[in-house]
Amino acid sequence: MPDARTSDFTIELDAVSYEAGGRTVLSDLTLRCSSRRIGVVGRNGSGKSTLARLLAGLVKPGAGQVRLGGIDPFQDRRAALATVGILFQNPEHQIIFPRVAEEIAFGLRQQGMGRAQAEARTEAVLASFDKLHWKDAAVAILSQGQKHLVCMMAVLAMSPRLLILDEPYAGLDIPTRRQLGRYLTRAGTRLLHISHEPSDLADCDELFWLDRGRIVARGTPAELLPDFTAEMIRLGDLDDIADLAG
Ligand SMILES: Nc1ncnc2c1ncn2[C@@H]1O[C@H](COP(=O)(O)OP(=O)(O)OP(=O)(O)O)[C@@H](O)[C@H]1O
Repeated sequence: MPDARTSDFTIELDAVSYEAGGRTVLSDLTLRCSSRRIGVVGRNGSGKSTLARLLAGLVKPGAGQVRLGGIDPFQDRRAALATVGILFQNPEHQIIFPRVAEEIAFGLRQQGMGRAQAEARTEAVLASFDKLHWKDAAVAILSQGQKHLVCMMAVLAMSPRLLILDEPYAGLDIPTRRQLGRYLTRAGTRLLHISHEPSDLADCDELFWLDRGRIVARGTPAELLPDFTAEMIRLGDLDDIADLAG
């Protein structure tokens, strides 16, 4: 049976461009995609995080239009809070509050939930992850993997229709990655996973390859990942690290 939170949901980009620091970071991106597990692959600096921030409505496109499930995530912030969540590579960039429960309740309060209801929902989410005992824990003493889990619980508590993963597994060990991956699978949320690591994206239904701010290919992991990997190895064999500064 289709999940009511995720069915009939389309990501639409129409001629989206973005400039920063005097250079074009994303250039004329146009796509429509309704797949449940979408991957965006690209090398360092190709514009992946910028695309994630545009989709999450955290930045405004310089030109063109972004729509998620029919809403403009930058213009309609209230609708965006119910529509899209994002997990960043570094949980320190996400966590604001010193205690776990405060962090989870914050997003719910932002969504307009009353204090008592937000507290009850926070406890329910912690319990569903078997982490009710973390309620008053200080975030600062948690490990990196545990901080990632706090972010994940905080985002999933808000029941977004789309969850964007901006390389959240970088720097985590294999057991922690697998455990967080299992939590996400269990949550059943529609995902857009951004990574430069092909193995992160092998389970996606559909992939987009971003290169220098443009989509250069679209297809299944089986269609794209061998070519992507071969191209990354080819580039790695060239002395083009100066490209990182360009
Ligand atoms: N606000 C900004 N000001 C100046 N340059 C920016 C800004 N935002 C992004 N850029 C530049 O745009 C390019 C793409 O950045 P982005 O972080 O989106 O790439 P990425 O594919 O996520 O890279 P990585 O995999 O290394 O995280 C980079 O060269 C970056 O320096």
